[in-house]
Amino acid sequence: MLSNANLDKMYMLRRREVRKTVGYLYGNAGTPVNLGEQMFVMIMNVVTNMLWGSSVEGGAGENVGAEFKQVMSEFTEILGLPNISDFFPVLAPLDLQGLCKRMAKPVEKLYGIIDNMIDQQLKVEKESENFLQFLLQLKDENDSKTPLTMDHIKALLLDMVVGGTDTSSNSIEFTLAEVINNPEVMKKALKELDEVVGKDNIVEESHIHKFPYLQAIMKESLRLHSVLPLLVPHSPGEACIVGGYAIPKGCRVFINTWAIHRDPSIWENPLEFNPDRFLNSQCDFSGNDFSYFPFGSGRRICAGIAMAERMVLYSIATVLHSFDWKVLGDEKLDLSEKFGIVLKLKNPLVVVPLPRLSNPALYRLEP
Ligand code: HEM
Repeated sequence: MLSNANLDKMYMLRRREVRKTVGYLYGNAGTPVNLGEQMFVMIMNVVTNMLWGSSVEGGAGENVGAEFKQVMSEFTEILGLPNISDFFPVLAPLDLQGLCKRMAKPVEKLYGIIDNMIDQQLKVEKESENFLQFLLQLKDENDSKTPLTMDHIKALLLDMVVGGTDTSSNSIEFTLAEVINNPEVMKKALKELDEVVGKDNIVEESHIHKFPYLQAIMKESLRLHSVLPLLVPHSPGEACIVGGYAIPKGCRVFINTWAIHRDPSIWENPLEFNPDRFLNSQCDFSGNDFSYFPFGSGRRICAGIAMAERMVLYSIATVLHSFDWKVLGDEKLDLSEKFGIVLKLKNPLVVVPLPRLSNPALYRLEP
């Protein structure tokens, strides 16, 4: 599902959601919008459409997206809290901090949505092509040594929704906030967009490989604001020694990329947002360089890098190209971070869109 060939086939789906968001922002031109929330709803609809062929908003519009964002925030916040049972597993049944009890509510809500989607898919024609249909077929064929159960399918879908949505939308939110706060960076980004796309045209995903400066912006944003600051917990299958430290088999290992990406012995002026450092640099997302690996490394590296690259670049390019952004009041945006398993902006990105393209028709869903 996440290969480049499949992503190419599903471009129209991403395009539709991006154009829908542009339409929404255009409809709210001149008034403050919660841009992070809009980015979340857009990514959420792309991911859920890919997984099971329909969006979460159904007929209810943005409220469902906002509610879903809230449930997912609660889920990832509890997931990232230190749990004493991880250090003393014998205490786990006592749930001393009440984390399992608290987690039950968001899990029930998320599984409720997934159950609903599975029920709908079981009723439709088997020929339709989405990830859920593929998993349901695999479950029915049942010819593997480790059969796929409905619980596996639900867990896999939840993993993809959580892994793909909050990460991508928070990356986009941090990136846009940094660019809006840095007029020099904004100027260079707009110059690139206007040269490649022009003001009487709209951004397409096929443009993104012609945006070296926007690519550098994305890399710099993921350096300064690692959205999974401790990656996901790892656990070695064998005892090993790393950098002189003994790591026992089965222990919980967190890799602090947030600190590595701000290490002054590696990065010059590490707290400065400076995309230029990535221009003409060999740094990429492959995870082979242990001074920069926002998508992790090795066998458990992010499965969605190709999709994340497309979605983040296509979204920031479209949002910056289509609108000028006015900050409320005279002050700069507050970019303080809220730490958790997923890193977020402490205060939501609320800004005012002002159309900058030559023709209002370019803001319609299908220009
Ligand atoms: C900017 C966006 C994203 C970032 C920064 C990101 C980052 C990461 C990181 C750091 C990991 C853990 C790697 C490790 O521990 O070594 C991960 C895992 C994962 N990501 Fe992403 N991700 C993003 C978007 C996506 C998208 C769009 C999808 C799919 C729709 C996705 C699916 C996954 C999956 C399935 C895993 C688990 C892989 C495994 O354990 O085998 N991610 N991601």
